[in-house]
Amino acid sequence: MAEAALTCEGLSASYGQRIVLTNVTLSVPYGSALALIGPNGAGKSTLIKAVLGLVETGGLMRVLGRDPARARPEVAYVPQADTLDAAFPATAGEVVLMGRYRSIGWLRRPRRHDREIAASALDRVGLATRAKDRFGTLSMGQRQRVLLARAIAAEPRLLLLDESFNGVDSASQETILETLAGLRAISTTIMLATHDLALARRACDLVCLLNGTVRALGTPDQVLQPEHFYQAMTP
Ligand SMILES: Nc1ncnc2c1ncn2[C@@H]1O[C@H](COP(=O)(O)OP(=O)(O)OP(=O)(O)O)[C@@H](O)[C@H]1O
Repeated sequence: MAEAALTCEGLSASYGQRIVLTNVTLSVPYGSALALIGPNGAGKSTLIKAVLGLVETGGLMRVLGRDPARARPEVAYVPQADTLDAAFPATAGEVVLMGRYRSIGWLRRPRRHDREIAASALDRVGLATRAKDRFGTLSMGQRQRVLLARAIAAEPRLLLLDESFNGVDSASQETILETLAGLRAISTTIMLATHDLALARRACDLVCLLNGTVRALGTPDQVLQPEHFYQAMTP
């Protein structure tokens, strides 16, 4: 059987002395979408950071069949739009083009091919006409779509999203959901952290209830049951 896109076995993650995740064991098959659900402080963002190689970890983690650091060029991350400075001096098109820098190299100029990929990514999130608008002048939902387009422009095999539906209007939410479905159709694997159970159900075929460790893992129908849910929410 082919190795999964993401495998954790007995994974722990910590910030210095502070251990946040222990004994996390899970597997996300290629082309699946996994929702990470759990209370505030459960370690959802930390697990995402672990996949990006940004926190200290113990145990085993394989990303796209490799160590997280070696898989990094094929992993893209969508941050929460409201954590970014709205005064960021770049247009929507320029932000999306940043998604190409890993393949362009920071010191080289983007080629026509890169500009075409960036333009197509912006089009996929329904913002082709807003390429020249300053990022900070867009609505929160539009900014979130631009950040998703930036990640798509990197042509990732694994896409990570941290609370990308927060503060997002319903039209943008629909666009994000449709874009994620389109990415899955081309076998992109997705892992997203969310507090929104209905969106998790729509966007994902797997759900992980996380609270310091994995409390439940399975399909949305299996996991989003009151008994699992209350158990996961209590310390
Ligand atoms: N840089 C850091 N240094 C020390 N502790 C941290 C750091 N980042 C997060 N933590 C702690 O790790 C724990 C898990 O945080 P994390 O952000 O992963 O949770 P989360 O499930 O994403 O929460 P939320 O839903 O509130 O975003 C929290 O107790 C948090 O205070």
